Amino acid sequence: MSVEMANVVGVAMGSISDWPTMKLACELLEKLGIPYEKHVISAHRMPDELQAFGKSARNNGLKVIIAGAGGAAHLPGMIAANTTLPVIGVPIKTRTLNGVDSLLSIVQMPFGAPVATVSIGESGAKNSALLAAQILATTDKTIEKKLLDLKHEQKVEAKNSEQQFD
Ligand SMILES: Nc1c(C(=O)O)ncn1[C@@H]1O[C@H](COP(=O)(O)O)[C@@H](O)[C@H]1O
Repeated sequence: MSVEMANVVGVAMGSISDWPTMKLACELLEKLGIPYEKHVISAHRMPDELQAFGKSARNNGLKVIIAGAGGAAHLPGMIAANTTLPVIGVPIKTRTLNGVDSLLSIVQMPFGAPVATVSIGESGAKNSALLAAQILATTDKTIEKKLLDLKHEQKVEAKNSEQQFD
């Protein structure tokens, strides 16, 4: 009989149009064996649902929240305003301003509601999963082992890349 593990990471995004980026965070969480749940929630379009999500997140067993949004990206900050869980913000790359708009609106939080902000776009999304894993690994040896394995994998790949020199 397999025992289902409870979701410990909540991945929120402002729109389904953010999914191609946020999917990379989810794939990495899967690779690290971290149970997560994903939601489309918008501070602008679904303010009541957003508040309910933030307020219930801890009681629902989540330990870290990853929130990706683009443009006037209020979602990560508004989740942070409604929870004491760590919130990692992913600035989605935008067509008009290349995601600088997303980055600045996520990173410039006032004192009291911090959002740990990663870089714009795909690398940022992947790093958000790593950062969530690292937070969980402070009290979880299994995740720590998976992170060490991943670092080793990256080192081997980087070393082998030397063979691509002419
Ligand atoms: N930044 C936010 C929020 C929010 O912060 O609450 N809600 C949606 N959005 C963003 O709007 C962009 C365009 O969304 P649509 O593609 O649905 O028009 C997305 O990148 C989304 O994250």
